[in-house]
Amino acid sequence: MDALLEPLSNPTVAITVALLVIYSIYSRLMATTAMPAGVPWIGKDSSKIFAETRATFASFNNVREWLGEGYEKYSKKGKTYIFPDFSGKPEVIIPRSQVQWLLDQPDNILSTSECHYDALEGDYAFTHPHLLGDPYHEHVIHKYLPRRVGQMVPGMFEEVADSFDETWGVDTEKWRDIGVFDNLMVMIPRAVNRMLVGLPLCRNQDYLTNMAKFAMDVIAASTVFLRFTPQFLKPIVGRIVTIPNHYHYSKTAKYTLPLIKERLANFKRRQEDPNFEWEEPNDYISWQIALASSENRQDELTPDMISRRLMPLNFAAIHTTTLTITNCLFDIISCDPSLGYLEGIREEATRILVEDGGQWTKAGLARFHRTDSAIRESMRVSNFMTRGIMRKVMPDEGIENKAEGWRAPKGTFVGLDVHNVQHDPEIYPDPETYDAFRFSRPKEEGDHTVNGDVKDGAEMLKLKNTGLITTSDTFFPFGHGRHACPGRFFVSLELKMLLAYMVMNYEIEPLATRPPNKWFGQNNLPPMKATIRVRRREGTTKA
Ligand code: HEM
Repeated sequence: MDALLEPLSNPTVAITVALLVIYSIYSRLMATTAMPAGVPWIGKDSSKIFAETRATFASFNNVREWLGEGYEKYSKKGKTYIFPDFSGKPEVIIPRSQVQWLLDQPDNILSTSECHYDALEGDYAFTHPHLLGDPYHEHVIHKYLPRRVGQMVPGMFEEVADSFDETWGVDTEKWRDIGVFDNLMVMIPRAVNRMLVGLPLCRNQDYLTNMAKFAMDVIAASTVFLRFTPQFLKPIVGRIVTIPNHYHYSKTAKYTLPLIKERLANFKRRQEDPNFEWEEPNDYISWQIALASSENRQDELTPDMISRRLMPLNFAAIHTTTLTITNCLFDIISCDPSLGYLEGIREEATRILVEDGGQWTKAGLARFHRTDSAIRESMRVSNFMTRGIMRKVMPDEGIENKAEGWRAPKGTFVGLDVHNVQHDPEIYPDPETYDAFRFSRPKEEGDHTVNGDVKDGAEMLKLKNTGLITTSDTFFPFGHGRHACPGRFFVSLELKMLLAYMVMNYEIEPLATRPPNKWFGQNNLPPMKATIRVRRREGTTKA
């Protein structure tokens, strides 16, 4: 620390740093952002000096209250308002009635990727601006993951089962304390990387640890360091604060580069020699090579670029999934045991596995209605992202919303308060209660046959639309529209197996009260340090 501060003993350096700090504070205080004229703000008292800056800072601790106020005052009445986000970039919050208008806009008018680029400091945080500037990895995932995920089920199950056996144990006598979030941060990256890089790398702890550290580096760079750095200083500060990002990337590249080089060589050899016998692994690396080759994207066929693409994918996949399933576990085990949620999931899993001869398959998992509902309901009630379907306005002239008569300038962020939509009693009766089988109950009541032989097609479609992977204008944890998360097809299978394996193989001590979530800035985070007590069920271990 002393070494870091030593340069400040030089008066020239000290004065320069002091001037920069003063300038940063001054520019922050005087900040005003071009916003649609005539659209009301929440939390801003225009009669006060530095009104926008005060609202921006105050928003950090008032997100829940202000979103609630905005929802009642404006969103519910079909009106747009402006939310002064702590990032210093106020957001235009549209009502639910304008969601279709937003989704109908092409990407060159309202852009998802530009929004991610700004919010995640794409110039610096991912080691190369090209990664988020041209998100080819998203294109690959959209094209391949939904079609290929079914074949991955046995591999995913292997990762889930092994992770449980290793970390929750196989001792049927002793109870064990499990720190839920930390434990899931071990299980989830392993399953995700089975899909991205396959065996054996998905089990390499050094690789996984550096991947997780990289994700934390991105969060630190984008939400702390660069968020408050004036634009003109970013080229310097951006390079300095992302040194850990480059370091952790290089630690992962030590493993991924040789693997990718070998894979590229095998693809080439197969192309040149039709007799070359080689079973192409079904993972992201193969998908990118296959797609980039067919689209002649030579820039996406270098080992370096493929290896770097794994970073934003791990970033998109690991924390989102871990936060989701952490919430879900606490939601389920904090419910009154007499509601029978754990038993209900256990009965469903056991029954379907027997029907399917003990095989875990995509078709079988599609019949796990209760498990599916338990996860979806948790994503509804304990959503960690409070705003969603955020887009950036691209045209120089801004974008006009004719229905409401406002124009948002270029660069504005436009999105929806998903938290209050998902907690609206007119949409979800008793919205604050975690009702695990909220979505499966109607399916089971309307369909008494085990194999789903339902007569009324329209009714069935309505019921199907309440499955975990279905986004809608009342369920946004995976976004909605053409940029809805393509990873959800993987997540739904992975998390259903995880929950099912857990309840089939472990006893879990119920919690009398749900350890509370914490609103931190714009996120609603699950308890990170809370623990549960578990014990292996009798008769579930191999002799
Ligand atoms: C529970 C876990 C996850 C949640 C809650 C989640 C949520 C989201 C959300 C909200 C979006 C933005 C949609 C929008 O802007 O409208 C998104 C985009 C995306 N997610 Fe996920 N995600 C999860 C897991 C994953 C996984 C496992 C992957 C796999 C690699 C993944 C890959 C992506 C990609 C590539 C995009 C960008 C799609 C696009 O812009 O076209 N996600 N995700």
